Amino acid sequence: MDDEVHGGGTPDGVHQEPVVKYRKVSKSYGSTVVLNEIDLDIYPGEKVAVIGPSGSGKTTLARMLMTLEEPTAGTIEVDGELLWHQKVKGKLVPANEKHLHNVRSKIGMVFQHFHLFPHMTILRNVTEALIHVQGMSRAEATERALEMLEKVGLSDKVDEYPSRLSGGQKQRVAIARAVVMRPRVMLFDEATSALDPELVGEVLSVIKDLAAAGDMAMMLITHEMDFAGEIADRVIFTDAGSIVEQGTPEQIFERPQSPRLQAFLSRFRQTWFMGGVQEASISAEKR
Ligand SMILES: Nc1ncnc2c1ncn2[C@@H]1O[C@H](COP(=O)(O)OP(=O)(O)OP(=O)(O)O)[C@@H](O)[C@H]1O
Repeated sequence: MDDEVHGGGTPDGVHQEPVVKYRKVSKSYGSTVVLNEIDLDIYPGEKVAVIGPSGSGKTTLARMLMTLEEPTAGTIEVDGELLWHQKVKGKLVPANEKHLHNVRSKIGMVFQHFHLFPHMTILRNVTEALIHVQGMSRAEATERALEMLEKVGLSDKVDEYPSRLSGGQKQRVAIARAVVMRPRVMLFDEATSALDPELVGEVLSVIKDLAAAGDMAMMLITHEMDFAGEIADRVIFTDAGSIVEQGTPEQIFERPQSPRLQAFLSRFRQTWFMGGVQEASISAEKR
């Protein structure tokens, strides 16, 4: 982080241990440095939105927490446990599968594409991991899954197969499937980017409800600035592999400090405004 950073820290001022801790985390592909010595803490219940230009490293930051990419350097901890490493006789060694599996169970993930099991009903999509990963009885898993599917507004779809659902409904199943496991932290990686515009709202609204209800920490990679502003306790702006600035939504969107964030927001507002003008002229043409 550079000296432009402001904000961050424990949200309510009470001392708590972070549920997610990145320490000097770097990622390179060959000679290309994608992330550079990232330090980041996410506290229990905290909602952190990550924004930044395309290619700034947002997804890579999330994929390392999702255990899909290994950091080139640095450590990540979830709930006090190292993610990519484990300690053996006081020494840091690469984590074995069993250790990774244990830590992974603390992390829920929702991707741009839904990755549902096509041959299973919606209900079974949500119960499978409860039964086979958490060892729950089918009856108990079904009860918990039905409760969760009701929360995301899909009680009437439990016996359908994914192919019969809209993109927005599929994404709500994916959210239910992850949240039902009661993870310590939920990661949303551009959860609405693959959806038709008219379906984005229903998914964002489900995420907002979960955020308002839960003590679950959330990390949300998003291009939806309004959504980030509404949902996040803290917004992080990344650029060229670094956290350039972070703060409350008000600090980030209304009083951005660094020229890079100011330029990013002004580019974003221009595109948004142009989109609005185009939409207005299209509907005027239709009239
Ligand atoms: N497997 C890979 N091999 C080489 N380079 C990669 C790989 N994955 C990502 N990169 C590069 O890392 C950089 C950061 O990518 P990343 O997807 O994290 O950015 P992002 O901020 O999430 O972008 P977007 O908003 O477009 O999704 C990009 O320049 C990308 O080309």
